[in-house]
Amino acid sequence: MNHSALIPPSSTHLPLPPLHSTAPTRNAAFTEKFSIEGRNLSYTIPTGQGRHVPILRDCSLSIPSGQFWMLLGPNGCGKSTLLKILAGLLKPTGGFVYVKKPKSFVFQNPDHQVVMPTVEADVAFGLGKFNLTQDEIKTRVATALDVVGMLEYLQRPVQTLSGGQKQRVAIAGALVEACKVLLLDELTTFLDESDQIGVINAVKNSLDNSKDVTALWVTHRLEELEYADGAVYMEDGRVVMHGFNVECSANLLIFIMLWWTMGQLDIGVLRASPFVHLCMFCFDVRRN
Ligand SMILES: Nc1ncnc2c1ncn2[C@@H]1O[C@H](COP(=O)(O)OP(=O)(O)OP(=O)(O)O)[C@@H](O)[C@H]1O
Repeated sequence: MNHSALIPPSSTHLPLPPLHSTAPTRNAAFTEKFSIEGRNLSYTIPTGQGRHVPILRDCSLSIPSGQFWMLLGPNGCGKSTLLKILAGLLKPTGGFVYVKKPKSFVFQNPDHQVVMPTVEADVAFGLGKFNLTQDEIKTRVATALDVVGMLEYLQRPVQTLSGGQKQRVAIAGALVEACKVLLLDELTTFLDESDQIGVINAVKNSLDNSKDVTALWVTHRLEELEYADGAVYMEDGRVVMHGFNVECSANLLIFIMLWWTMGQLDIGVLRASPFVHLCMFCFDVRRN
């Protein structure tokens, strides 16, 4: 699919000026080429008997600045855990992480994030900590809502919005603070198709509006891969595939052939589920 077809022609906005210092911190050991980097990340959970259960094992990923990437994999493989580590909500037990700031985590359930009575009040909520005039706040809120296609809902009570509209308001709440990295956790899992497309458009438009915004999108929906610039595929707490569309297709084909050959040699091991996952992933990537 042609991504530009998703963006309404009227969607040309001036990028919102930064509110935070974007100077690199001492943790910024990586290049500006990547807005999100993880190196050999591990995460374990203590069990009570002095033992630790591994949730993430040696995960590495690099997401180039200004791109829209997806994080895919079967249920329970560790996607949300990895995203929370990148967001700073969890501390890794090993490895290094760098994510450009300001960064924002958008939850699967927008009711955890969209809490003010009206759309305008909700998007403006985070601006309270900055020394801005009322006019500056109004302009920023209107611009952020326009980017996600929600400007006409400015005065709407939030409880009257659909799930997808609330997600878009949550994304506007991130953009209004000139956020540089969007970490999006399964936003479309419970949405119908029209809301799903609305949220994807909102993210795509956010990236097109400011070449400086990078997004990592966790999803179960393989059909959403067609909107992505690249993808990270996880299984069993590990990153098993990582790359741009073209790289992914070639690497995945080799990986699947090896996996299939191993399955033929080792009759006792059931490999059907991951095999099907990878085939679908490969098929979707190759369609680009
Ligand atoms: N606090 C915790 N205590 C025990 N186990 C946990 C904890 N947090 C996560 N896990 C386990 O870690 C694994 C990875 O969980 P995570 O939510 O990251 O997976 P996921 O890929 O996002 O899954 P899904 O796609 O179903 O949302 C799962 O097996 C989960 O049960």
